[in-house]
Amino acid sequence: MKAVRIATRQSPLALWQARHVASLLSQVHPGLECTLVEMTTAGDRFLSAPLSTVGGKGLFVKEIEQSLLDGRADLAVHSLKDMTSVLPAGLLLAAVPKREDPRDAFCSPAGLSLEMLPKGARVGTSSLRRSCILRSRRPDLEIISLRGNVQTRLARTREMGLHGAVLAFAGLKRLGLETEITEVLPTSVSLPAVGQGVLAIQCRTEDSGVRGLLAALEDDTTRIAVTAERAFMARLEGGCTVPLAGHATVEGGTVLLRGLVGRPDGTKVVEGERSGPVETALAVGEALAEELLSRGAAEILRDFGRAHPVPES
Ligand SMILES: NCc1[nH]cc(CCC(=O)O)c1CC(=O)O
Repeated sequence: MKAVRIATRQSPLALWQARHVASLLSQVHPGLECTLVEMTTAGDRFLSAPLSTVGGKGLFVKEIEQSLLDGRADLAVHSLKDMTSVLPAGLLLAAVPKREDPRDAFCSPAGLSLEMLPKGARVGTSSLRRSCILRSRRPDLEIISLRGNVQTRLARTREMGLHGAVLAFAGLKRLGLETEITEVLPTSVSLPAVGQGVLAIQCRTEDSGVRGLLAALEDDTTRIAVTAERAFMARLEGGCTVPLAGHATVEGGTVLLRGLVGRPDGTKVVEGERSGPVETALAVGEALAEELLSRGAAEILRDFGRAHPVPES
């Protein structure tokens, strides 16, 4: 193959990620020509529209996936965090490059850390997971809905005079906005979303030419971690309607997965961890999901599942 068309959203972060993959591909396949096919998704339109009942994960990926199925593009770059656990027939998660820092970051215009926040402080996020985790630790905090791309959210945080906002470290770093971070939140404080910090490169299952090119970008450790995380999410489906966190690390042939399901207001959180040989990553994810379901997550899903169709971020 001499050329590939890469489908991407048009947000600054999505464009950075698509260009990054283009640059990785040209490094490992000198002479390969990469062009971007820029698209607007329902998720992008939704960001500027009033909150409606449209919703869920997949909002940012559906049109892009369709462009692959239609043959308008050869591969697509997504944030894995934005992808549903089931991919459309005919498409494949062909490669996951090495993960960027998966942690959440607190950005406070006043330079405050989470600990320093005064009682009743106003913190921006539109993620159910982040709201739940923040409220479970600090029930006094007022969570302010914050939508839009990374730069918009930072600007709104200042304009609205919020004490701070929680965003993904990976997105801030890719955009050169680390200087906005006042505190990187340890995973023990804010357990990341499934797939956070990971780029997902997707192509048609039957396209062996593109699959061959993408194989060089695959990172085995990242694949093991996301296999466990996504198996956990798949069993609990509704990662977009119920606060859900899942984060796996790999060390010396063992994968360790930590997971959390909670009520949106943080009044209940069910958490746990499981580990096993890396070959059993899928089973580790499923087993942790079963355990959390039996310890109270089933009730949370029953009470809140699909009732609050807000995209996770
Ligand atoms: N939901 C939007 C989104 N999807 C992926 C990232 C960050 C990059 C990543 O996790 O790889 C973000 C921004 C954020 O949550 O602050």
